[in-house]
Amino acid sequence: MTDSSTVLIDARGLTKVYGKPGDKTGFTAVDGIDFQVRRGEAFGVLGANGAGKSSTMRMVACVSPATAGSLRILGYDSGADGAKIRARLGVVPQDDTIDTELTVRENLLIYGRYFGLSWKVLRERSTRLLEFTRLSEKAEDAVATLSGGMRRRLTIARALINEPEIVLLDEPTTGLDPQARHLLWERLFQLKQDGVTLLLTTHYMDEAEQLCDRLVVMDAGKIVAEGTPAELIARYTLREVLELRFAPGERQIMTDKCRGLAERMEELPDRLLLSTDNGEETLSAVHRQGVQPLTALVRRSSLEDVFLTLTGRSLLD
Ligand SMILES: Nc1ncnc2c1ncn2[C@@H]1O[C@H](COP(=O)(O)OP(=O)(O)OP(=O)(O)O)[C@@H](O)[C@H]1O
Repeated sequence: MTDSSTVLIDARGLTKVYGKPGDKTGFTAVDGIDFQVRRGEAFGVLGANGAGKSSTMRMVACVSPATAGSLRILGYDSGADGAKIRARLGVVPQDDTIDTELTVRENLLIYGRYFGLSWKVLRERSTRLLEFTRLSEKAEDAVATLSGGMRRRLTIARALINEPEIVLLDEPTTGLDPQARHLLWERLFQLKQDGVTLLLTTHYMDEAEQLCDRLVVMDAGKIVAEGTPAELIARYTLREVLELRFAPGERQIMTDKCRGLAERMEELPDRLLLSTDNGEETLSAVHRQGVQPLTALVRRSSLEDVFLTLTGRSLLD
């Protein structure tokens, strides 16, 4: 039986400084962060480009040493016991690193040999993992013939070859079309159902909202919020958002008229977002001011709004 109270990844004061040790010009990419990932959960790290997500993932993957702080994974110290930890991790890096000279199945077999698995075990596992990632029909094809989504699924199959307890995924769906993203996230959901612990970074708030049990928001190397998606939405947003778009020439005057109509207003390059507890009422107030938007949309507040509130930036921009 799995014990969901067991902490598998325990980061305290975790810091990454790039540059020579002691060099004052070093750049602090991860700035003393604390987080704990428990067995069986999907834990998300959200942040804009450069927030420090990949640097954090590389430390957890034990391929980049922490500059300071402590990082314990599966009960081991990441600095001293990197090899033991790596043997029990699956890693899906941001860029696909599969061998395009080999066939789909050969990629799994060769990678599995690094873990010292026998050919017999590898043949069984590769068949099962190709089924799991919906690649059975492509097993004997060259990797070069695969679509982007298929390659990403192969990278996931490869990461599972050693039956890892934790899988790290850095931006797993970036660059995929919506259908490929959907299939990939559905497979990740299944992985979680199977009891695998997931630590992932993403730009896609809708997916993070559905898949992640808990998440942290990173900004400039620090964690600025932590909680379940629902907790974060309740803590940092009002119930609804009214999104307004204007004709280019009217934007400034309309924005000025909208000021004060909602508790909070965010100006994005292409939209105005008014946070409110009642979007329809706010829209009526907008109309009473004589404001005529090109489009008006009332929606529930989301993680995207949490991110905007916390960092002043939209992840979509
Ligand atoms: N090897 C390196 N040497 C120097 N600076 C680095 C190195 N790797 C990353 N950085 C810097 O550290 C900061 C954090 O980078 P990191 O890749 O961790 O961010 P990120 O949140 O993963 O962003 P992205 O989504 O673009 O991958 C950035 O400013 C980046 O330029």
